[in-house]
Amino acid sequence: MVVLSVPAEVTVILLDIEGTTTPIAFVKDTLFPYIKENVKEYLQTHWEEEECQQDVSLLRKQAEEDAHLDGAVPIPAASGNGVDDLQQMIQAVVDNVYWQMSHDRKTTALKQLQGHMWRAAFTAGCLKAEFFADVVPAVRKWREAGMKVYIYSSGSVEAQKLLFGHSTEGDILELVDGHFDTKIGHKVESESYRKIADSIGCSTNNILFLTDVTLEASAAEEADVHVAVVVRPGNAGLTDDEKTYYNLITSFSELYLPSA
Ligand SMILES: CSCCC(=O)C(=O)COP(=O)(O)O
Ligand SMILES: [Mg+2]
Repeated sequence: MVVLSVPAEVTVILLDIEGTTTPIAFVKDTLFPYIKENVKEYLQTHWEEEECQQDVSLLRKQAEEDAHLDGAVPIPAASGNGVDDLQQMIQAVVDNVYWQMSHDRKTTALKQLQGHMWRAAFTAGCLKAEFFADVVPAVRKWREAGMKVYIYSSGSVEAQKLLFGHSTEGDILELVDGHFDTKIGHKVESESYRKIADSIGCSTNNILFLTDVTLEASAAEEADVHVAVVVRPGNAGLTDDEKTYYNLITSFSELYLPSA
């Protein structure tokens, strides 16, 4: 087995979710189809609620920023002209969500609505999040060795907590010391990793970030964060240069902590 030694200065392990702790297939074949199948009905049922209106406002603002993009779907402001107007607006939101999802956009607006929609499904027991078999035993071991474990995913913090709180391994939320999402910044921007270190109260070089996406690894590394790229079944392939340049692991059990 390949073993990757964790540098002694590392006290925090920062984990991506999709493609790192959790199969991409679970996100693409279970979580995302749930949104597509239910978004229209969800909007019709919850439209009058404050939370839903906030989600729509955020999506409208995002649609304005996206107006220059090919195929972008605008969301008109409410004119208050009755049922037809409402149905047109709901359809515009649905079309916008479909368009964003077709490009796998990681906007805060889309991720916030998705998190709110998954809440009902997870709490009713209709959805259970999948984790790779090595994840929970390794995280327990790291914590026993004194490491802090944080999550940084494009999925909203609320969605992250749903996944960890309702998993096939049971409620494993207690294994996580804290959560970050795109509200702190995008995962491909190095400033996000500096802000995460500030928020945790450590230096960036005290953090080891595990992700499947090399653009994220590169941004983290630019901020002086240690990185390893996680290679899992179903993940996007890496170029030969990426395979040579990055530390690669195929299982969390390949990380060796001198203190453990
Ligand atoms: C944690 S919520 C479900 C996954 C999701 O919506 C997503 O965008 C995951 O992105 P990641 O940054 O974890 O690769
Ligand atoms: Mg990922």
